[in-house]
Amino acid sequence: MAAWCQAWHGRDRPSDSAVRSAHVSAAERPRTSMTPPPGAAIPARHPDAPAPGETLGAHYEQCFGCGAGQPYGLQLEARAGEGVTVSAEFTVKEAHQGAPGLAHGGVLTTALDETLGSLNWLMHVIAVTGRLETDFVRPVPVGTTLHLDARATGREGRKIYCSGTGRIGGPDGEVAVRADAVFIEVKVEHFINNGREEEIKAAMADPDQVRRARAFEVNP
Ligand SMILES: CCCCCCCC(=O)SCCNC(=O)CCNC(=O)[C@H](O)C(C)(C)COP(=O)(O)OP(=O)(O)OC[C@H]1O[C@@H](n2cnc3c(N)ncnc32)[C@H](O)[C@@H]1OP(=O)(O)O
Repeated sequence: MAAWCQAWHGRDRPSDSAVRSAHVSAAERPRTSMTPPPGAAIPARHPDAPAPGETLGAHYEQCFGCGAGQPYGLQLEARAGEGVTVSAEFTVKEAHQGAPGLAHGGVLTTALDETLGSLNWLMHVIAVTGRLETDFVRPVPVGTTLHLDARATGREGRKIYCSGTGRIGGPDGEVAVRADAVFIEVKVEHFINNGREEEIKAAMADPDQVRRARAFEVNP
């Protein structure tokens, strides 16, 4: 049985009070800077990472960012670049509007979050978004394809620093959005202990070992 499967069977769900006290101490802490500190490690591509140009595919069918099982989702398509970089495309649909005819800012942030999160796959690290800061530079009309690029800029302890941009009018077009993020490395127990039982069981019941592992962002 794979380690992440054993973790599910022997899981120990945090009590509500444990979750509450963790939130209080985290809220009291100064916010993490978006810039890698001096001495941060240069992010390294894992030897088994997908080759540059290779599409990454959806990591989970029901993911709002990349899954085909979400009709109103972004269905973003990402591919590996050189080093720890990723590029992606997302076309803004009617369901993604905020103001009439324009993409909702939260949807654009989701596109950046998904693209930046894909970098972790190239390093073979399981991580979740800790902090994500978006600049909205230009409005993005419905029907526009957003061309996204992301790169990991540093690692320190469990923190992974990364930055990304979304351009309109082509891969070299104007920057419409940009973001910096800090992802935090976690164990697979993060999903098992905090996720809803229904979806975890369904994902684990998938007969495809690679899909099962990728749903939890664990490299098989
Ligand atoms: C292909 C895949 C694409 C996926 C794209 C989508 C990704 C997502 O949207 S993930 C979902 C959104 N994110 C979440 O739900 C995360 C919710 N937050 C949590 O679960 C926890 O706060 C978690 C796991 C991030 C950190 O908790 P915990 O493990 O207790 O961390 P903790 O030990 O306190 O801190 C570890 C380090 O991280 C830093 N850190 C912790 N939380 C944060 C945060 N929110 N922001 C920045 N830094 C943080 C701490 O400062 C500490 O740094 P240092 O080592 O320098 O002291």
